[in-house]
Amino acid sequence: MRDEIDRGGAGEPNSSAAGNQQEPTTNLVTAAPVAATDADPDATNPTATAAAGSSETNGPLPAVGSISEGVGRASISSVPEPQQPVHGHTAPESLESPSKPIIGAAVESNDSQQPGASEPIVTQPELDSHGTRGDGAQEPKSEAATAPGPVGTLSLDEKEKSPQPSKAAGPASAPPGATGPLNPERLQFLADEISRNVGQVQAEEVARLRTATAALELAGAVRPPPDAIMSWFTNMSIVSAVRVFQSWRVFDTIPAGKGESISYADLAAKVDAEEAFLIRMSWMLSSTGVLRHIEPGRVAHTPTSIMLRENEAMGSMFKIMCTNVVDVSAILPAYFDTYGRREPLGPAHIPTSFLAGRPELEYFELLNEDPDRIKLFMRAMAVAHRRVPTIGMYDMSWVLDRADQDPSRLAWVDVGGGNGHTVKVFREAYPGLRANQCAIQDLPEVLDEAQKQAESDDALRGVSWIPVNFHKDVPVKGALIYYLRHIARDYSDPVFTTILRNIAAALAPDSRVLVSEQLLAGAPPPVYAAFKDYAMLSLGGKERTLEQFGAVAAAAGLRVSGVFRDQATPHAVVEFALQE
Ligand SMILES: C[S@@+](CC[C@H](N)C(=O)[O-])C[C@H]1O[C@@H](n2cnc3c(N)ncnc32)[C@H](O)[C@@H]1O
Repeated sequence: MRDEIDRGGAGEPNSSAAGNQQEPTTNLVTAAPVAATDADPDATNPTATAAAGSSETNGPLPAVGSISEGVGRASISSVPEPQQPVHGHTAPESLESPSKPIIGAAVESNDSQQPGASEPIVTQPELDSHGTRGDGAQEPKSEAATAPGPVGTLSLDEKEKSPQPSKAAGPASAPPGATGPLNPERLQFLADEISRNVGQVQAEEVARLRTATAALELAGAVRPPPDAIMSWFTNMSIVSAVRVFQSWRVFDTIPAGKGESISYADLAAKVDAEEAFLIRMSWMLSSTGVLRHIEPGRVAHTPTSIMLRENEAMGSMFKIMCTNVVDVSAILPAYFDTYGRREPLGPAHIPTSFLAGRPELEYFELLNEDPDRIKLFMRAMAVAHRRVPTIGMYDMSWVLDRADQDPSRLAWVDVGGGNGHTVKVFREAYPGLRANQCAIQDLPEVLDEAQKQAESDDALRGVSWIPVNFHKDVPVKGALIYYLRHIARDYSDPVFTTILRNIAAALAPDSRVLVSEQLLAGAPPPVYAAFKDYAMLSLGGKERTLEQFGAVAAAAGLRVSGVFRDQATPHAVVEFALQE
């Protein structure tokens, strides 16, 4: 939902910007065809799994004190018709057509558009009892719909009751008790939320998730403090047991077919573990609904555990989080003793590089030193990609119109676009966005791998792959949109300011920068938002409020020209333009 619209100010074509155009410092490389093979099972809410329980477990308890961004729209990333002007965004009448771009020109190629190739690949259709469609495929879910657990979250109900926000939406627009501290009003809200939805839980995925979220938060609120403190370690113990089982390949060894299970004896033999100890280790997971214990002496997958297999996107995300949250937590006190009690500035000398004993490296330099690790990261990104909305916020109509008017101009530059998965989503949602008007910029090491993966992907055939270091330069000038999704949060204010300044130098007067990120709102923010911000600390990054984005933009010579909020999550697209 767009809060603020400011499409003015494009003014005359900026002759100095045009005059500053330079030849790209890198060659544009046109992708060869390939197939998307990211076997990413769509995330199923582990909390919901735990809360829903299993008839064959011994009363699984929900993961204690787990967290959720709130239960909202169930399939944001699958919104089929984003062209609806739901956000009130209109193409600015006053925008000048840019001068003919010499640099930033679209690459000539045959643009074979094959929308419809985006059906998510589901690797275990037999385990589709949690929110999947009848054909076993699962609608991609927003993070709100798939994130685990409760506590301090925005709920769908809040969104439904809220008037459409006209300004920065925050707790002020929410019904009483929908967010904020766990005071009596909030407890009442949670109790009402459970009552409202409990009758529908079997029938409706969203109601089920909402109820589970509210129930867990309520339980957390009434838990006696010592129990609450111990519950933190319950979650840590789940993480610990999963780590061990991942390293023993337990999740890959348990059969994944519908109705299949394995005896502990067979499992122990296959993973070379002592049977009695394996059983004991598994209690931590079957008691919390991660695995399913079956009497007498068998174990089976749940929709949660199946995602923890090697090569699954969620399994990769789990490993990344183990390093960035669990391992980093062990060295944080020493880190702050070394660098001072202040926000890490980065991009180097951040907690993750300190942990690795390579403090002089940036996070992505660290990753890129190890090809396996970068693959792990790219797989994990597929989870992040699906758990937050990509399309459906920004009204693309003016971009498509303008791109159509000048087919030689680059329309879409995805800065830090990784393996092109976001460009793919946009191209499939907006077939008018031509491949030869799209460019994906990323580090050369990342693009090497990305281009290989994209070779047979119709949606990416014909796009440009442009190696860059965005800390130093953004070489393509004068494109319509410079899109940064999940880039800002990786960096501190000074570092992100430099990135934006480099982009600002590339802008034509009517160009826009789109930053697609969570917007922090409320103090304290909802717990999932707070968690994401805390997790970014390990990279020297941070989540930001709209005001903080405005400050960074101003320092980079830009201004916030629009805000487009997702209706169900704190995710938004913040639009920047050159300062007037
Ligand atoms: C968190 S990922 C986001 C990927 C993608 N935009 C998305 O939303 O899924 C950050 C991306 O920035 C890229 N990146 C990191 N440092 C970079 C740099 N100095 N120059 C260009 N790209 C960089 C990474 O390789 C990675 O693909």
